[in-house]
Amino acid sequence: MLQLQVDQLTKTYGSNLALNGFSYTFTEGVYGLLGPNGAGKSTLMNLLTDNLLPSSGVVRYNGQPINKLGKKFLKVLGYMPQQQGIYDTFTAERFLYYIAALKGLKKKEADVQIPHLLSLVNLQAERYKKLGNFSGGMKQRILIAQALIGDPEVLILDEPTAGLDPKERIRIRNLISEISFNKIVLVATHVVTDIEYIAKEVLLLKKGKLIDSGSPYRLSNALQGVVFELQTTSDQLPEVAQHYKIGNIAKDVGHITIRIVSDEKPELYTYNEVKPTLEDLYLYRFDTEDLE
Ligand SMILES: Nc1ncnc2c1ncn2[C@@H]1O[C@H](COP(=O)(O)OP(=O)(O)OP(=O)(O)O)[C@@H](O)[C@H]1O
Repeated sequence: MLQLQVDQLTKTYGSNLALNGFSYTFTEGVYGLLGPNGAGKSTLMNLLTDNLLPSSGVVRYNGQPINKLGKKFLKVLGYMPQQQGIYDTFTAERFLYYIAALKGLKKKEADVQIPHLLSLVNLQAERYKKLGNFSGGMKQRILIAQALIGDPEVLILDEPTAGLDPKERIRIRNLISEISFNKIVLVATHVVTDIEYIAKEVLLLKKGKLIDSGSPYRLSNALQGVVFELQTTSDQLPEVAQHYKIGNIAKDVGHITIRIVSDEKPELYTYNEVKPTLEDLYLYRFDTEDLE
């Protein structure tokens, strides 16, 4: 069994604790790393991919510290960074050959893997197109393909659905699920639906600290009794917003339904208790100013 063990990992920037004593053990499967902007997701990913040095703590892969494993660890690692510095003048195929060379693959190995990866991410017809002419979704897919070169055991994906429309999001989500067999896959996101259905475990990061973790089912179930739907009118919305953390608002003729999370029952309104979701948990655990 593969094992990535993170032990008391800490990173400070001056007095800013970007990551604060993070510990977790990852095995095969998809993990969702969830937190608002600035929570420390990218910092954790950069530490795991050896792009940053920790202030303290250690990461072990199958029992060996990754800084001792050095290149051996980088060989089993696939990393999809946030979209930036993509090579606009490269064609899709050339980009993959370039990354394969950087990863130290022999040309023959690349010749076998690249057509397979292009077809996996459904870009074979676009292989001679320049990345500069790619749509957001196509760019994300080519970035996933490059992360998969060399068949990595550990795959780290930073905001894989950033800037995509709902259809593309679903496509990327299914793709992640498809490729996760026999791998440790970490997906950082602030979009709950990206990982709700595909993650075996979800980790909640807040201000550099791991504040909760578990299966989506366990995490959302723990919220039983604090999620409600209120039947009210638009005029009462400001008042409700003052007292409660609001999720969905559904407007109908003459009334609205407001989904709230609250430790106390909203006795002043007509309400139903409803089944919690991971989205509710996100709302519950993060402050309103953390949310976009
Ligand atoms: N190079 C840096 N120098 C100083 N502070 C930094 C640096 N990189 C990150 N930080 C700070 O560390 C904290 C964590 O940032 P990080 O980028 O890891 O969060 P994040 O969860 O990935 O957010 P985002 O979703 O915006 O990428 C933030 O307070 C950020 O301002």
